[in-house]
Amino acid sequence: MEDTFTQLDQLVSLISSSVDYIKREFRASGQAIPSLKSIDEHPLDTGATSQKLLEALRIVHGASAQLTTMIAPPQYTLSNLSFAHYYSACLNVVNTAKVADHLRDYPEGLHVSRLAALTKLDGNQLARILRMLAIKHCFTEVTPDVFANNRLSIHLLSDSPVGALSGLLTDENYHAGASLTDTLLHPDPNFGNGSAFSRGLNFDGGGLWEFYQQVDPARGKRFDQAMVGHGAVIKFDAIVTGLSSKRCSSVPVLMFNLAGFPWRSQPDGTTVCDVGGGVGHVSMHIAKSCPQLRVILQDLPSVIEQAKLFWKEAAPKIMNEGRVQLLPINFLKESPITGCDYYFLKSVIHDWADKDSKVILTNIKNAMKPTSRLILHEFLIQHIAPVEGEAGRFFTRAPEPLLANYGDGRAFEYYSDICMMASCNAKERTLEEFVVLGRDCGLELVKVWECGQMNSIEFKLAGAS
Ligand SMILES: C[S@@+](CC[C@H](N)C(=O)[O-])C[C@H]1O[C@@H](n2cnc3c(N)ncnc32)[C@H](O)[C@@H]1O
Repeated sequence: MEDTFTQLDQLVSLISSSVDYIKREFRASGQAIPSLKSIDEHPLDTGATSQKLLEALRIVHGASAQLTTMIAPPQYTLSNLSFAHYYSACLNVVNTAKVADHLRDYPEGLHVSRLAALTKLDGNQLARILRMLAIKHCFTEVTPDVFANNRLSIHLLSDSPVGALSGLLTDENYHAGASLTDTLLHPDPNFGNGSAFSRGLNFDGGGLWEFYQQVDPARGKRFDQAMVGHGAVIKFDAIVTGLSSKRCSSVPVLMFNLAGFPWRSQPDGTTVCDVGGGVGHVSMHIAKSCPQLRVILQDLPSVIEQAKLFWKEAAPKIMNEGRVQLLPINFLKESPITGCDYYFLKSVIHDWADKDSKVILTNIKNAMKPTSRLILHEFLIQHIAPVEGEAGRFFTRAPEPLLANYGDGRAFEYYSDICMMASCNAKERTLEEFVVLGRDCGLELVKVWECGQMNSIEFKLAGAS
């Protein structure tokens, strides 16, 4: 009995000390913690998050969830967990009906009857959907039946990349998730690409990428925007800014470095090929931050067409200087441009099962020169149970009594893992899985660079110096 009382106190104390730290960071930013009713952006929303602030946020998330689960009756917690898909369902309704857009010009709120007329939804049903979301602080009910945008819902505007990400997750991915049980229990590898996505979308012509190209280019365009939103969620700033970290590892060969990848200190003329780079928002950020680099963006032809418009509008100077090349590729069938100094793949390998990943990585390996490096920018999945010994030294273990991987504090990575399972028959991987994948393709791990929530995993050709 004593033990669990102590655990509860430890969780409260972890929350308290982490919140103190978070308050100090907000004070240092010169602005207060925003009210949940606010629709204004706070500097800490977009600026790079220090590794220490990230750790404090993970602790507060993880400890709060663990604490409420400890003290609430399990049947209540489990039922709420089982209901959770209705948040996705409600978000899908408000995204599709563009509710946030309709509220844009009414900061003081709009009565649901007027909102219903604008969205062509039933007022009573819409009010209930908005109330459901408002208990999670997405939208606010200002006075009874009068709703307004707030800190979360403002990101659901239809021109917001994070809104596009929400659209993707609550639409295509939601349908894929609903078909996961059938797909796992009664697999049919001959329908589509055998994924829950093919089954959920009733698409027999392949997987996600074929669906966007053959059936629904509009959703494909939203996917490209959603990837920009994903960059905002994981703050891809961390890829180039370099975050300070308290992490320290004594592992001899596989060293963790203490900063983001050092793109800034690469020599003049260094070439970076962003393979499967989408419209190129990450490589554009790298190119803007590091004027000495030359960027080659490669993706499917239809995506490269989008990329041309994006770069022309957002980075005309880099286009005019000829510092970027936008080239189509099918990385399952061909190698990227040969002899680049770096091949950079963010959130690409997680879309593919091991068999296809090996085809992609081998195609890249065949393009590499002896001094080339491959950077896989991905999440690294950790076991929930503490990992002892050598392998365990790669990860920061959360303070007890938290789950060793921070539990809910790192939920995004585990959502993403199941999302990859459902939508692409694929997965987020552990470091060991990446090492084996690389080894099978003639690639050798050099280092793992910690870059906020994600990691840059650096490989070289096996045996190269
Ligand atoms: C998850 S997105 C990642 C995009 C970008 N790297 C990012 O992190 O924002 C995967 C990318 O792989 C591209 N892709 C999928 N299949 C491809 C193929 N066969 N050849 C080239 N690119 C492909 C998609 O078009 C998409 O842009």
